[in-house]
Formats: sequence, structure tokens, C-alpha cells
Amino acid sequence: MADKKVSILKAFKTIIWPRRNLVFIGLLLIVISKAASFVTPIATKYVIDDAFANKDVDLLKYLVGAIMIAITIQAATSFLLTYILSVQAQFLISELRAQVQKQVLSLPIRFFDNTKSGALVSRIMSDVEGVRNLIGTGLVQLVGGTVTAIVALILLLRISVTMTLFTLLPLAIFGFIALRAFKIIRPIFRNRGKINAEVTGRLTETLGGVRVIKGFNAEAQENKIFEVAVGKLFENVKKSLIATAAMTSSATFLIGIATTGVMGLGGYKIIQDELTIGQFIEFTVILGLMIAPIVQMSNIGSQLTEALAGLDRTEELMNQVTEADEKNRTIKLANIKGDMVFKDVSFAYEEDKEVLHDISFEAKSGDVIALVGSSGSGKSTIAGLAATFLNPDAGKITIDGNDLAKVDLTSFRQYLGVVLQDDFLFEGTIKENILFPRPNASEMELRAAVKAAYVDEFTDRFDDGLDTLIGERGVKLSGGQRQRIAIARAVLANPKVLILDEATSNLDTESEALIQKSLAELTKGRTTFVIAHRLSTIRKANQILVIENGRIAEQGTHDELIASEGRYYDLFTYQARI
Ligand SMILES: Nc1ncnc2c1ncn2[C@@H]1O[C@H](COP(=O)(O)OP(=O)(O)OP(=O)(O)O)[C@@H](O)[C@H]1O
Repeated sequence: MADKKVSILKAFKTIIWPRRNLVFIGLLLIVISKAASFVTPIATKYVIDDAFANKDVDLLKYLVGAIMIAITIQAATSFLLTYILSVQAQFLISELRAQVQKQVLSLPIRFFDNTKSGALVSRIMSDVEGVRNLIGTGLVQLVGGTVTAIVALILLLRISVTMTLFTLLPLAIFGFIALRAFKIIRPIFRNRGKINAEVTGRLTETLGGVRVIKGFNAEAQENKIFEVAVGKLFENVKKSLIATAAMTSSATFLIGIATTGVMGLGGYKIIQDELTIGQFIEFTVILGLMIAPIVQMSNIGSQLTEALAGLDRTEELMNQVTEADEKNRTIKLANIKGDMVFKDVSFAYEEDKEVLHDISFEAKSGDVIALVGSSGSGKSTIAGLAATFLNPDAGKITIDGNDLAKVDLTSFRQYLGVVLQDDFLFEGTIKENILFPRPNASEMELRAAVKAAYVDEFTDRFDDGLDTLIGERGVKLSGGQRQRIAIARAVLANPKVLILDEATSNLDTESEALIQKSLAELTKGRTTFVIAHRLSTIRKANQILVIENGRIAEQGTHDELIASEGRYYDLFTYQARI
């Protein structure tokens, strides 16, 4: 998968061809600009050989005028070139970023379990930047440069065949070296993106987990890991620098040889009266016009290489199967009641390591299903399946009789709500965080949600109330307060199916009581799967599933399970004791 490369042809088809008009204008501009660049050397020859020799002031005026016009054209075209192409390239970069971000968000949860978020940030932000060189001035320069080199070559041959042939040999050697160097440089660039993503990924994690790092006094270890990672990055940059430097210096050396040869050979021809001084100067300047693009090629070549390497990685990401790609998801739910049935459901995260076995139960609309059991028994996995974050490997989950594996995800998830343990709050105001699932909810709905979750109990004490900023730039909230915001958010979303992962952290009794009340409010009339830690929640549940090693060990209401004095009874009496 990693070796699949974006070919120049493909990049041409998908990126350049759709913008052919702009690229064509770019090419036209570069041809005009390059054509204008020949005016100076040719005019110089006439200045020296004719105007000076014949003391022809009129010719001099005419030639100086021509040079002035040519220079103006060059300046204008180069400005337009950058303006048109670079702006278009940046526009394309923003478009691509948006596309990649969209793609990333449409990937299944399992993808995120295995990918560092920092790495994804780098994929979205940096990898697409390479197209700047494809659509921007890079490619046009390359084409323009090649055309210039060919025209220059013809002009040089017309001035002196021997001198031209003499310069071609070192240039051919350089071309050969450059081609070899690109082969070496491309994988280095490919790798750089990968290393960069790794480093950013680790760094994001380090900063996010700073409490754990400090708490375990693990700074030194973390520094070491980071040092090794940046070291790898350095090695990569060093390699590409060396390869580029070798190319540039061989260019300097070989061009030096060519120029020296021209000087010697040309000087000899002047002495022999086979060449005029004007022609000699014309030759030297035109030679410059031919060499410049060839040397530039090394630069542009590595830019294009980088662009293609970035696109390789983008392409890899774009080829990942998204949730929406699942073709069998054809049932669009228009409205749901919320009856959910698990029938013989099995699931494995990794092949041959089944973590859920033959899970069967029914959740009637509005029921609260409490999932209890020891750590790692499979409670979150069941909740993940109910939320369509995971798909069963065997068996079936139905919603109102429809196979959940065939249901269009958006149509189901609009009726889904989640309140997770460490619920995610964004930087912004409390109000924005509550409105997050339904930004256009009315003020009344907002108020109702705020009341139901007892958020006003603490926001009333803030000067800015619901408009108080939270997060890095605002107030810090307690665990209980954060939970209440998450609950208000879920109330506002008004889901039919609710996944609730109760926080295990102990809250003070007052906060606990408020959360109890708000949860009772939230679960009313919704099919709720709750990974339950609170006895009060469990007691009130319509059905308790005791999960052990991926199986339902016991199933029933609190009273039933207590009466049967089984696993639940043990768990309950143990918890009640402490
Ligand atoms: N993303 C994953 N990839 C591979 N294995 C996983 C993944 N997530 C969970 N598991 C495994 O699946 C099993 C069930 O995990 P699950 O998270 O459902 O348990 P749980 O009952 O919710 O545990 P806890 O109460 O500790 O949260 C565990 O053995 C766990 O190691």
C-alpha cells in the first residue's frame, strides 16, 4: 500500500488537466517572458558589433529601447505568473485540505484507534502543500526552462557549432547526475513526510498527556523519545541536503568547465577572426540562458519530487474505505422508535481474537440497559456496536427491525447521542459546547437543556453565564460540571438511542445528586445503553447485563439478579460494602 506512487501522469490528469486554462496562460506568459529574455543578448551583439563599430547612435537608441521594452515585459510577466499560478495553487491547497479533512472524518472509528491524531494533522495540513509546486510556478518554470534551453541551443549552434558542442558534454554529464539524484531524493522526501507525521503525533500526545508525564516523573524518558524522533528527521533532511548539494555543486563545477572552455575557445576564435566580440558576448549570455533552466531543474525537480511524495501519502489516505463506502447501507431511517435487538452478536478487533461471543438481548424503546462487569469484559465494545462505531463480525443488530449493518449511518446517527466518561468539550463558550449537536436550536430548547442538566446551577454564578469561555482561554470546570455540560448537550440533541458511559470518578454528594437527577431527565424516553458504575443507575435499569469475558453471564432486573444470588449479587454486595 505504502509503495503505491502517484505517477506524473495521474497527477497531470487529476490536478493539472482540470486547470488547463490557467496552466496554458502560465505557459504563454513564461514563453513571452523567456522570449523577451533573448532580446538583451541579441541586442548586445548589435550594440557592440554594429552600433559601436559604426558609431551609429540611431541604432543604439533603437536597441536600448528594445532592451527596455523587453525588460518591462519580463517584469510584468513574472509578476502575473506568480499572481495567477501561485494564488491558484494556494486555492487548490485549501480545497485539498478540506477534502482530506472530510475524508478523515468519514473514516471508521477503528481507523482512529490505530492512527495518531498528530500524524493526521500533518497529513491534512502539510502533505497537500506539495501541489503548490505542481500547479504553481514549479512546473511552468520547468516547461518554460526547457523551451528556453532548446531555443538557446539553436541560437548557440548558429553562432558556433564547435563551442556549443564543447559546452554540451559537461551539461549532459550533469543531466545524467541529476536524473540519478532524483531517484535517490524521492524516497527520502516520501519518508520525511512519514517521520514528520510521527514526530508531530508523538508531540501532540506528549502535550495532551502532560499530567501523566509529570505525575510519573517521566519527562526524561519523553525527552529521549522526542530527541530520537527529531534525530531521525534530521538524518532524513541531512540526506536530502547532501544529495541536493552534490547535485548543485556538480552543476557549478561542470558549468564552470563549460564556461572556461567557452572563454578559451571563443578567445582563440576572436584572435583568429572567426568570431566577433559581439558574437562572443552574445554566446556567453545565451549560454547562461540555456544553463539557468538546467540548473533550476535540479531545484524544481526536487520540488516536484516532494509534491508527488506528499500526494502519494494523500492518495493513500483518500483510498481508505470510508464508512459511507459501505455499499450495503441502503436503508434510510426516516424516524425511529428505538427498539434494538442484539442477536448472536460476535465481534473481534483483531483476527482470531474474539472479544464478544454470541451476545443476544432486546432493548425496548425507552429502556435503560445497564452494562456491568469487570474491566475488559466487553462493555464498551457492546456500546460501540450499538452506536455503529463497530460492526458485528457475526450475528445481527437491529433497530426497529432493520439490520443495523444495512442502515445508512447518517440516518441512524441523527437519532444517536453519546455521553462519554471524559466527555469532550471544545475551546469556546459553555453555550457553544451545548449547542454543538444542534447549532440552530432555539433559545427555549437551549434553556430547557440547561435546566434539565442543572448547568444553570453553576453558570448562574459566572459573570458571563452560559457565555463563559472554557478551556485554555477560559475558566476551568470541575469533572462534575463538565459532565453536566455533556448531559445538557445530549438533552438538546434529543436522541432516541443514547450511549452513556458513566464516569467512575467520585463526585461529592451534592454534585452526584445533581448528576443523578440530570441523568434521570436525560434517559427518559430514550433507549439507553449505559456502562454503569452508579448503583442508583443500575437499580433503576430495565435490564442489567452482566458481562464476563465477552459473554452475557447474567441478565435481568436488579431485584431478579439479587434474588438469584449469582455474579451480580456478588458484585453488588461487594460494592455496597465499600
Ligand atoms: N481498539 C481495540 N483494539 C483491540 N482490542 C481492543 C480494542 N478495544 C478493546 N479491545 C479489547 O477488547 C476487550 C473488551 O474491551 P472493552 O473496552 O469492551 O471492555 P470494557 O468492559 O468496556 O472495559 P472497561 O470497563 O475497562 O472500560 C478487551 O480485552 C480489550 O483488550
